[in-house]
Amino acid sequence: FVGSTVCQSDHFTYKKVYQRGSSFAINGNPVDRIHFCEAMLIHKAKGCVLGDSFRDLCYLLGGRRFLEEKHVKDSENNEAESENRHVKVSLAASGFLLFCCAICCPCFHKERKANSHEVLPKESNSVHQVSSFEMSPSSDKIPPSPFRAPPSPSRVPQSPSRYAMSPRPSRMGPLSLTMSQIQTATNNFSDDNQIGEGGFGIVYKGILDDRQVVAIKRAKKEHFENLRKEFKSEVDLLSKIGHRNLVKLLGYVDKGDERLIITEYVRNGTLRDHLDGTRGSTLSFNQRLEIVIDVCHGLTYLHSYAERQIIHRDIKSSNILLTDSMRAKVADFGFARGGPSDSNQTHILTQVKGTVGYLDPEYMRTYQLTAKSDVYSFGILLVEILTGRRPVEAKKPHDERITVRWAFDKYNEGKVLELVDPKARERVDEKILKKMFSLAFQCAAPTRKERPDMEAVGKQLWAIRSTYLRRSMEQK
Ligand SMILES: Nc1ncnc2c1ncn2[C@@H]1O[C@H](COP(=O)(O)OP(=O)(O)OP(=O)(O)O)[C@@H](O)[C@H]1O
Repeated sequence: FVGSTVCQSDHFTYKKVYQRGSSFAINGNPVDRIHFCEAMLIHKAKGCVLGDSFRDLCYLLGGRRFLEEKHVKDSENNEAESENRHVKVSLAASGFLLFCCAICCPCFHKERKANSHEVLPKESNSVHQVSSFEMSPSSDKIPPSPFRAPPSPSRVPQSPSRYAMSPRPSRMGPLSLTMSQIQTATNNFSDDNQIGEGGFGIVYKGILDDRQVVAIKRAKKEHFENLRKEFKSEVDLLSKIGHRNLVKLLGYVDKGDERLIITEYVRNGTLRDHLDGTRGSTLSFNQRLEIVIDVCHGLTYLHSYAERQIIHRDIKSSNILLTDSMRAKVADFGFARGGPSDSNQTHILTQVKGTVGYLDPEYMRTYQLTAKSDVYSFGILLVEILTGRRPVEAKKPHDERITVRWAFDKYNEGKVLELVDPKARERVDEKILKKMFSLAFQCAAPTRKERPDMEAVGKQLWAIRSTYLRRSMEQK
C-alpha cells in the first residue's frame, strides 16, 4: 500500500509492504514514523485535511499514541549505548533535519517565507490548557492530563539509586509531619483547600498547627506506579536546592498508598493567571521585567551553581509562582533531572519531556538534553510575558498561531509595538522592546549552540532593566 498526500508545500508518502513494515518520507527524504507524524501534526494545525489512512497512521494526533514506537531509553549510565543510539536517532532524523530546522527556526523562517511551515507544536489543540507531557516509549494508560503521559517503567530502565524508591516511609526537609497532621492541615483534603491540579495530582493548601501555610501536592492514586519516578525526582532534586527564586521543599510523605510533596505556599497565583488578568490587576512592564529576571536567576542557579547541574525541563508560565510582592519562584520539578555528570559529556540522551509549545526542537529531534533546553523554554516564556499570548494560540488565524513565529515576523517587519500585550498598562520605549524580543529570539534559537546560557541572559536582562529605569526617570 502506498499513501501520499500534499500539505502546503510538503509531500508526505508512506509505504506499507506486506509483512515487511512501513517506510515514511517527506519530500522524498526518508524519516521515521514519529517525525512523519509530528510533521503531519504541524500541518494539521495549519489546516491541512488528512485522509483516513493518514489519520489511522498517526492515530490520535494530538494525543500520545503515535509516539509509542519511539524506542529511546533513559541512558544516563550508559554512555556508549547512548552514543550508539544517538547515531541511530540522528540517522533516522537526518532526512527530517532540514525540514525541522525550517519549521522550528524563526530566523530560518524569514528566508523561507514562501515555503513556510508551522513551528513546533505537536498538539496544537493543547493551547488553552497547556500541560506537560513526555514522549514515552509505551503507554496505553490514560495520561493524567491530556499531554502528560506516565513514564513506562517496563521499557525505561530505572535510573540510578537516587531515583530508587525507599521501602520505608520517609520525610525530609525541615518539616516532619504525620498523615493525620496533613489531613488536619488540609481539612481532610477538602475541595475548599484545593488550589490547583497538574499532571502529578491535586495541590492543596494546608495550614499547620503553628499557622504556617504550605502547599501539598498529592499524587493521583490511579497513576501511582507511573508517577514514582516523577515523585522521587521532584523530592530528590528539590531537597538539594535552596534559592529565593525556586519553590522550597519542606517535606514529603512516601508511605503506603500516599505520595505527598510539601512545599512553601506561594500565594499570589501563577504567572499565567496574571497574564490572563484573572488576579485582578495586570502586570506593568517593570513587573514583567523583574519576573523574568527572577526566573533567570533561579535557572542560573540550577544550571551553574547547584551541587550538580539541574535541568528543569518544564519552564512555562503556569510553573512560575508569584509572591505578594510579585517576586517569581520556579515550581514543579517533576520532570527535572541532573545534567551531565562528567565534564566530557556534552549532553544526556533521554526521553523527551516537557510542555507543548515550550519544548526545545533540537531536544525533540535528537533526544539530547542540555541546560540549553531550559534556555529555549525561557525564550518562549519571554515572548509570552511580553505579548501576553500563550506559545500556541489555536484560535488565532493561521499565521498567528505559533506565537514565537508571529512575533519574529512582526519584529522583522519593524512592528514591535504591535506585539506588546494589549493589557500592558504603559507604553514602553521601542528600543527596549526590541532588545527584549531580540534576546527572546536568541534564547529560542533552533540549535543549542546559538543560544546564550542563563548567566549571559541575566546580564542582558540587567542591562535592559537599567536602561528602562533610566528612561523612566528621565520621563518623570
Ligand atoms: N507551592 C505552591 N503554592 C501555591 N500554589 C501552588 C503551588 N504549587 C502548585 N500550585 C498551584 O497548583 C497548580 C498545579 O500545580 P502543578 O505543579 O501540580 O501542575 P501544573 O504545573 O499546573 O501542570 P502540569 O503538572 O501538567 O505541568 C499550579 O498551577 C498552581 O496554581
